[in-house]
Amino acid sequence: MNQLVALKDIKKTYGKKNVLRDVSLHVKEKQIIALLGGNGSGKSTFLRIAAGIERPDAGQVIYVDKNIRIGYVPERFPKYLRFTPEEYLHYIGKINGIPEAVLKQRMASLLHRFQLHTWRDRRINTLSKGNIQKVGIMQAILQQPDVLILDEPLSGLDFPAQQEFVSILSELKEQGTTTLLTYHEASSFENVVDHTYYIKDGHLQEEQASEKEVIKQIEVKGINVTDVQEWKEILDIVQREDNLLLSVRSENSNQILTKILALQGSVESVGNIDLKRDEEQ
Ligand SMILES: Nc1ncnc2c1ncn2[C@@H]1O[C@H](COP(=O)(O)OP(=O)(O)OP(=O)(O)O)[C@@H](O)[C@H]1O
Repeated sequence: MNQLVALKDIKKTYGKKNVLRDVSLHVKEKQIIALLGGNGSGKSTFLRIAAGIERPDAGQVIYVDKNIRIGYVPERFPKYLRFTPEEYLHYIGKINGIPEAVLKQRMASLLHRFQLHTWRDRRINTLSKGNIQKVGIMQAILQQPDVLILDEPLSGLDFPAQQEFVSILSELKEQGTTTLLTYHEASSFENVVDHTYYIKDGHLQEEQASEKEVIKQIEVKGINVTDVQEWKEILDIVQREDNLLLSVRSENSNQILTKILALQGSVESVGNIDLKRDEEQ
């Protein structure tokens, strides 16, 4: 597998805070890499440096090919754009030199897959947070980048959009894209991530397969305890107001999601039973 980007001995300090002390990462093609860590641990900083938007104080970011295409979705995509999604994507596509026919076809496909086609001619500054986030994701993947860098891309997306996005990431990977992303809530990404790294105290450490989380918590609306209590895959059921929290092993979660949808239940969230550490002091 070819290497795309090498980040070597990266250091970054803001004021007196050593955010990244000595971080190295070799990014190869066709990978989905998760970068996790507590609030303020330096994930966004690392992603901005990897995307070439911010300079490290020391260390090197080496792209093997100068023409490498990088797609970047910031944690907060600008919400005051007066373009419509269609105008904005068209503009981004043109800047990136995508031929008109290909651009039109890709825009139509993305708008449809993200269920944004009905909003395509509304101004972005009038859209909801989740729909603005979708535009942010679409502008980054429109050009089928070699490296896609996503800072908490799921924030604000409803469950179907999250699922669609995970499928799109897997397709992009097949076509050669490497994705570097961060997320907090346990997520739909976990089944497709190839490598997970944690940032802690300014250092990066790879998670070993044996440390991986195995228990998922699915929050469901619209079904009763009696509907699910006989399902042998369910480890625990908790009623939270009108919703049920179902704990299942990760490997059974897709099966359970399918059963819930068959009962016309609505999946509010899927998360790990988790251990979030806070780094901000
Ligand atoms: N431009 C900046 N100027 C000053 N301090 C900054 C700047 N950017 C980040 N920081 C500080 O660096 C630290 C790391 O921030 P960063 O946003 O990279 O963390 P994060 O892991 O992405 O956090 P979160 O999960 O909350 O988004 C924080 O203490 C933050 O306040």
